[in-house]
Amino acid sequence: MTTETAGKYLFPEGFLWGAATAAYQIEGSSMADGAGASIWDRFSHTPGNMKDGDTGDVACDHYKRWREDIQLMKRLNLQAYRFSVSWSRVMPEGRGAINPKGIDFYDRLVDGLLEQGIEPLCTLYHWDLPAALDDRGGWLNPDIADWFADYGQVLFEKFKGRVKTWGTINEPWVIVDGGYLHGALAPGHRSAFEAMIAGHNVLRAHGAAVKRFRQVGEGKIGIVLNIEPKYPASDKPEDEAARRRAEAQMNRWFLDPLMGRGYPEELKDVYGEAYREFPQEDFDLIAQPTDWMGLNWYTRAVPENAPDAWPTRSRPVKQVQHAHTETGWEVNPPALTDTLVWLHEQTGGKLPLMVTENGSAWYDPPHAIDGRIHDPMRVEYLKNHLKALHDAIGKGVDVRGYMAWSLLDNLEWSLGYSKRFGITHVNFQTQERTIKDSGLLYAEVIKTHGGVL
Ligand SMILES: N=[N+]=NCCCCNC(=O)[C@@H]1[C@H]2[C@H](O)[C@@H](O)[C@H](O)[C@@H](CO)[C@@H]12
Repeated sequence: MTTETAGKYLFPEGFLWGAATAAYQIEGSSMADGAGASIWDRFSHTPGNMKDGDTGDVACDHYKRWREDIQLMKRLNLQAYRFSVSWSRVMPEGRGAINPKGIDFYDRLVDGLLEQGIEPLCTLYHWDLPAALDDRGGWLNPDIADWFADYGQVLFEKFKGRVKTWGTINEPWVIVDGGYLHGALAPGHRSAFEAMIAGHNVLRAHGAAVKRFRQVGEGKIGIVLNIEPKYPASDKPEDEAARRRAEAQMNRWFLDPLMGRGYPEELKDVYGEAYREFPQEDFDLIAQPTDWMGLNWYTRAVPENAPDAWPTRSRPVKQVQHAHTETGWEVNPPALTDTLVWLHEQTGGKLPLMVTENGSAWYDPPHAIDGRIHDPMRVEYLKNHLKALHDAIGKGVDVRGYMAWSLLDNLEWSLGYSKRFGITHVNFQTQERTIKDSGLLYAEVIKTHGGVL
């Protein structure tokens, strides 16, 4: 904070401050106590898929250290904690029998959070599909909509009155683009034909879960989308056309059907013969009204026309004038403001939004030095993106909360432990947690409602 900005970035009363994680990225013990395997157990144990051969077998050992991690959340002044449930821990086969020890873990976690005055925000699905369902076709099998709604019902009923804010699915685009189009993520398929079908079933499953929630659940339910705004590399018509294709394939593919608009026109151009039409009843199910929408936001892209680039025929142009994180993502806080204004417009200005993930990977040492982890780049990223978020609220966008990605350094999917996003450092040799300077700042932001920015 500087004297001229003192109090300029105060956030609205009731704004919810938290941090986010995902089951496979932090829990470890993924096969313990009767749990079934997930596609990430299989994918991470398949040679060649993971940087340095890393797996989620131990991760942050959160399955055992959850009490310690709740104390960490208290020290960070968190008001909320966004976590995901491992479907195959709760239902080892993905359908049918419930694993009592699996659901008990989340029961204890939720009660532990509530005892500390931390609001649990629960994501039903954050990429770790039960392997047994993948054996039945997984997201390619239309039956998955009912399997997912049945799984959701187990949690809606178990946590009724304790979990009040539910997310159905985390980032349909990454599930499909990573898992079925490019194969970089589990289950590692590479087919535009499969991607269209999987994407449609992910959306149908979301709709089926929302419908079931209205029958048996209590509280509020929504979906979590990653949106990466696209700015044309030049004012040439072919670059604007490329921008539109990239925007359709990442930002509109799932948003438009959820908003009752069906798939964006440009998707036919992007997927060609792989593009599929689907029955109207599916789109009615998909567009079930929801209570809120989560935005996961990291960066923007500046696409140019690239006829050889599959499938969007667009390629992002690196903006060398801006800083880039360890994951190669450009740092551009004003683009977050733009995205929130755009999403507010795209959702008709009626759907409360929440930034459900925002953060950055920078190099941190493997262990603390003098009990500290100085992470100045992450401090700057956090400060400037919270200011950008505040700017969006000032423009009339209804944003209810911010969940920092991530509470802990964790398994960054196929990049393993090589990329650290945490506001808390994890020494993966000792499992020691050390709150980084960025976490210390965040605790102050929460305490002062942004006044310290
Ligand atoms: N190129 N490029 N563009 C940026 C596109 C970002 C797509 N990846 C995400 O949003 C994932 C989300 C995930 O929920 C979490 O589980 C991941 O750990 C974080 C960090 O990776 C983010």
